[in-house]
Amino acid sequence: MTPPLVKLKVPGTTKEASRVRYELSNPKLLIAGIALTLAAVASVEFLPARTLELTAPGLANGPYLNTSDGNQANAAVKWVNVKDKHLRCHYATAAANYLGCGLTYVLNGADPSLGRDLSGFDTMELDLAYKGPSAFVRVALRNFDPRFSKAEDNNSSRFHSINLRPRDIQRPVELELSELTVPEWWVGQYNLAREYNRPGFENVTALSIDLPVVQAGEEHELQLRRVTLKGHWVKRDKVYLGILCAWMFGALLMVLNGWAQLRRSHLRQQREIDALTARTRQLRVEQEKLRRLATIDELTGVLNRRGLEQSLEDFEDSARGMTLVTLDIDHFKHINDRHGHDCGDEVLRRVAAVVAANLRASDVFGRWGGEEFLIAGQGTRLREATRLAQKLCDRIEESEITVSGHRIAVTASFGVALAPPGGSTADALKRADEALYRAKEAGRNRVEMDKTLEGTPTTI
Ligand SMILES: Nc1nc2c(ncn2[C@@H]2O[C@H](COP(=O)(O)OP(=O)(O)OP(=O)(O)O)[C@@H](O)[C@H]2O)c(=O)[nH]1
Repeated sequence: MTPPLVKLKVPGTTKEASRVRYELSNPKLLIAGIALTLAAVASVEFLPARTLELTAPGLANGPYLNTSDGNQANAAVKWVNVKDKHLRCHYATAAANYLGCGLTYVLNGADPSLGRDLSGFDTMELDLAYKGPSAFVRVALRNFDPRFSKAEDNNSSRFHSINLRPRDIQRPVELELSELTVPEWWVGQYNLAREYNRPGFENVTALSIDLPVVQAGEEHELQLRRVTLKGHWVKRDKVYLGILCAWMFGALLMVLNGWAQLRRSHLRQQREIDALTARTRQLRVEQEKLRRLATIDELTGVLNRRGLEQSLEDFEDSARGMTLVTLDIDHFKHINDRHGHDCGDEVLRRVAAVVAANLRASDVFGRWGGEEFLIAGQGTRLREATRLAQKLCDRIEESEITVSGHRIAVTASFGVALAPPGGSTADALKRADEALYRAKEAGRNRVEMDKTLEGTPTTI
């Protein structure tokens, strides 16, 4: 039975393979990614800024006056208007070695070590007013760092400051928080490891606006109208890092997905190739079977007429010519009639087996039709051909063919002819047949040569 045809796909042209290629180079995905990236970058600009009014009630305690004489009742530093955060500073005498004045907001509550995290802000907008001879107004933030700051020592909270000239603050000014630096006097005072002296605003406990160096007799007026911190809800660098991570993650996903699809496609194609290979193998086996069926006689297992004709064609091409021996079982009809057709078949098989067993490997042997067989040998050695025919004649006669318990006497007649190189095989076959006919005529169970060879010594 012919096996069912399997549906075969040609590797490399399957839909899967083209889909993998499409997804790996899908421009829509790329365009969507770029659009999302641009949207994310733009959103950083358009997101509402984060602001913090540092002196807002409830957020900070104060303002408190800064004075060098430790006595706020002496009126050297006093409020012009506390609500407006407006102070006046006038030391009549040098009340201390160092004179300064200003105001402070305290950002921690009951716990002095707990300040406010201002690290998310980028800028500080200051609206100050100053009148007086001071060369600068100092803006400072203190940051409590538990690694070295002590609650009992306010000064141990790291100091960050910037000195602003009076003309710089004539109108509201916006500072980068990074402009505030840790001054040398603070670094020198605490003598800490270098990494502790870096600016940091994670835990800010106080804001002060002051005039750090004033002289006795001078008149100063300082007002803090507003101090606002500004920043972004999402830090720009974090957005960019997020975008980069998203792209890398997306690329990784695409690569993994593409790899998985390629692998699936590869496995599918491998299965298709395996099926194709198995099918090809199966077809070869079937082809061989068909070839055998086409050239082999089913009953005897030797070549059939078609197989013989093909072999004779090969011999015809040979420059050596060939010998032809025809063989016909004697009185085969009688065997059939007497013992039955099946018995006749068995006799055909046995005779074929006897002949095949006595041939050279180079000889070609087959059933020409009915009870007639043909043997072809390369070369035109007449002596060998007649000796072979005689030997086969004897072997068949000697063979004890017993079928279903009946011993059947079987003999055969032989005709021998030569087909010289370049000669006609059909003619040689005809002459072999004529010789066979004469063997039958002469009483059967014998070998006759082609008449044209009469007189030719069988020793050649
Ligand atoms: N059992 C069997 N018989 C076959 C087969 N092919 C041909 N025959 C029979 O072989 C017989 C050949 O008979 P004939 O041509 O008269 O020849 P014969 O009886 O051998 O007589 P001679 O050749 O003159 O000796 C016929 O009866 C065919 O039916 C076959 O494949 N099997």
